[in-house]
Amino acid sequence: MEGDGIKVAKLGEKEYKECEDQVSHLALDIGGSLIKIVYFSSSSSCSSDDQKHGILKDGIDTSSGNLNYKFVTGRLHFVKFETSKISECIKFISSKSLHHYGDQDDEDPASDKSIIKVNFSRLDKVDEMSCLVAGANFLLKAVQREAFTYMNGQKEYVQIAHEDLYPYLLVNVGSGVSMIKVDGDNEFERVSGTSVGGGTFWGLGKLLTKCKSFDELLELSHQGNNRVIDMLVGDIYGGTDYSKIGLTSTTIASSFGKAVSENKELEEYRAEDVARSLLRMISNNIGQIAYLNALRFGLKRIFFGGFFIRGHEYTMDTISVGVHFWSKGEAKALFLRHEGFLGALGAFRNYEKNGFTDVTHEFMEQHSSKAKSSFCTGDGLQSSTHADVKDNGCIECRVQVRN
Ligand SMILES: Nc1ncnc2c1ncn2[C@@H]1O[C@H](COP(=O)(O)OP(=O)(O)O)[C@@H](O)[C@H]1O
Ligand SMILES: CC(C)(COP(=O)(O)O)[C@@H](O)C(=O)NCCC(=O)O
Repeated sequence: MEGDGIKVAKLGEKEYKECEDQVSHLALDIGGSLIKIVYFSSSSSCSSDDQKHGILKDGIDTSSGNLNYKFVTGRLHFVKFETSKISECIKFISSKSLHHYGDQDDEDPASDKSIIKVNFSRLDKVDEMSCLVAGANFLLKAVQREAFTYMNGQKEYVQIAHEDLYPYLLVNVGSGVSMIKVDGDNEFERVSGTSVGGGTFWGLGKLLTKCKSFDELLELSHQGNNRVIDMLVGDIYGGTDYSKIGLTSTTIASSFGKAVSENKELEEYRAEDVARSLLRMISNNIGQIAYLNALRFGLKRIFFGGFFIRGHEYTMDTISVGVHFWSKGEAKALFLRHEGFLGALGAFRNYEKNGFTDVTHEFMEQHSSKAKSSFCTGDGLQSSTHADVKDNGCIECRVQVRN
């Protein structure tokens, strides 16, 4: 597990142990850059609220009244790995016994290879776009304080009524970018995309700055100044605005444009400034294409997902300002706390279709009406208000499972 992930696993060990003993459902999203895992583990403990109401016995809620189903309390875990480090991911799956869920036969624990092989041959493949949409719809309906706007340093959570959710544009910024018009549950159309996405930022950034990790590149961009390399409107018009066509002097006229005339070598630019210009160029471009597609279909809300966003303030700010500027304030850019896990969550929900379990219904009610969601991170269990689920974490929930 990379970066903070290790911290989460170690610091949260006590929490994890409690709920990891019974992993029952697992979904994997193997992307071009990252592997995302969502899994459910039932816990034998129960929240004080549930104890008060006396409805839980050994983590099983017997109050549903339907003998075919039981409610199981537990946690939905979110974990990610770099795709190039798939062996770490396999080790993690093995170490947590995630691969044993639903097993009928005993497998030889000494042979990781055969376990994984057996497992992968049992994997159900599900369509990526429908998983992205299912994951986004699920989060937007089920999890409180999931969507938020971010502009000029201000983060504001937005709660959207179920009946007011559709239509919207979902922009998933992974290695590449997919733009999907969502009209309802499983009603969607991929309307556009661009190959200039997260992979482009990380790939070009790696070549230009010699950064060794995505986080390092992001951190570097934080300290940079894009005006050193970008050609601004003011650079062209003697420091003044071009107000006749609505351009201020500080608007970027040409990303990386200054490098043309300055005759400097790459080494003469600060890596921080290069990273900043690159992030700005890609975020602006995505924001602009997203807005044009929203305009095409008259959509007012644009949700941005994918791990490129990474909850990074400057990225979100750039996208938001772009959408606001181009739409003259008509359209809104919204971000998701579980941005990178849409596909994996959607795949997880696919269990329903196979008749194994109904994860959604009770989970949704729990989150939306009782507002009992809580997130565990490296710091242990936290209230959902303060938790940041950028990397790995988990949500407490109840699922309805067939007996
Ligand atoms: N630790 C990381 N390693 C690599 N890329 C990362 C990392 N964190 C964020 N990213 C960004 O996220 C992108 C991948 O996003 P993701 O939604 O997982 O897409 P994919 O499904 O294509 O892997 C990368 O191209 C990169 O821009
Ligand atoms: C091919 C993909 C759907 C794969 O998804 P990803 O792993 O990038 O999240 C995506 O990279 C994409 O939509 N690329 C843009 C292709 C295009 O429309 O030009």
